Amino acid sequence: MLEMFTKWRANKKRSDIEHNSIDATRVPNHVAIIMDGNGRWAKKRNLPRIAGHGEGMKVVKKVAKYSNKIGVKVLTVYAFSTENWKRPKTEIDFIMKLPEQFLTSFLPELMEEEIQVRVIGDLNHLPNHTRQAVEKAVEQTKNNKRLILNFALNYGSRVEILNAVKGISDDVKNNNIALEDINEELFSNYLLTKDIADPDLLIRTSGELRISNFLMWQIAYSELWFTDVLWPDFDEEHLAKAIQDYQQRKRRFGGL
Ligand SMILES: CC(C)Oc1ccc(CN(CCC(N)=O)C(=O)c2cnn(Cc3ccccc3)c2-c2ccc3sccc3c2)cc1
Repeated sequence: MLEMFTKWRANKKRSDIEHNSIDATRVPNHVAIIMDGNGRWAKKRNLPRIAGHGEGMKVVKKVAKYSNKIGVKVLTVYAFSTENWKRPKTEIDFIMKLPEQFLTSFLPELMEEEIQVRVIGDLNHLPNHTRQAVEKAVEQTKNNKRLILNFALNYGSRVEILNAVKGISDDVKNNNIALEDINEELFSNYLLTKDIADPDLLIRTSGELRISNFLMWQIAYSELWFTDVLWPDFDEEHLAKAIQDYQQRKRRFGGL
């Protein structure tokens, strides 16, 4: 019992220390995370892959609440998995049930924490029951003014950029805009992230050092932070460390 308490205390202290060494006045406005490693986490423990996804979902809640606590304005999360297309049907079915469980269980806290849920990407690929649960949560939280918890669903940057090109071409063809109007600001208004500022910090877990077609236009000037930690093991301390590193880098940015 005493040993457990000592461990709890050390953990609590560590996360406070980590938290305290974040400069509250220079917290990144928008943090984007490529959540990777659920499968490996489960495999390492001889658990079924869906156990990794279940754990991963709990980490989304933890990281969202901590981001809200320290004053991050937007947290965009992207579930990346190379097996996206190779997943067995049982896993796909499990994954598609996660959002409803997540939203039903998390909605009271989302309201209490004044967190707004948004999605970028195509909801139509989701089963009806999943899409309805998402639309309900987006509707119910739309007036919440603190953290925007933004889910990238079925998202791909190149498709997003191509759709922006098509939208702009259409508007030029229909004389809604002139060629000389096309600049970076106008272009970004045709992206799914149109009313969201670019990520200041992009985090990717599980040791992969790739962008994987995620927010490629938006991360042009973002700080990139990679960790070997598998998503289900990621916690507030890892996020605090990423933000401390971000703040160190920005300090140099201030100088020449
Ligand atoms: C508003 C929000 C709750 O609505 C959503 C509607 C549909 C999805 C499912 N989804 C999109 C479909 C696709 N495959 O693109 C994924 O991104 C996907 C693919 N694997 N995992 C497991 C995983 C879980 C946790 C971390 C990484 C991967 C997820 C995933 C991602 C985050 C969260 S949080 C609650 C459930 C869940 C599931 C997601 C959100």
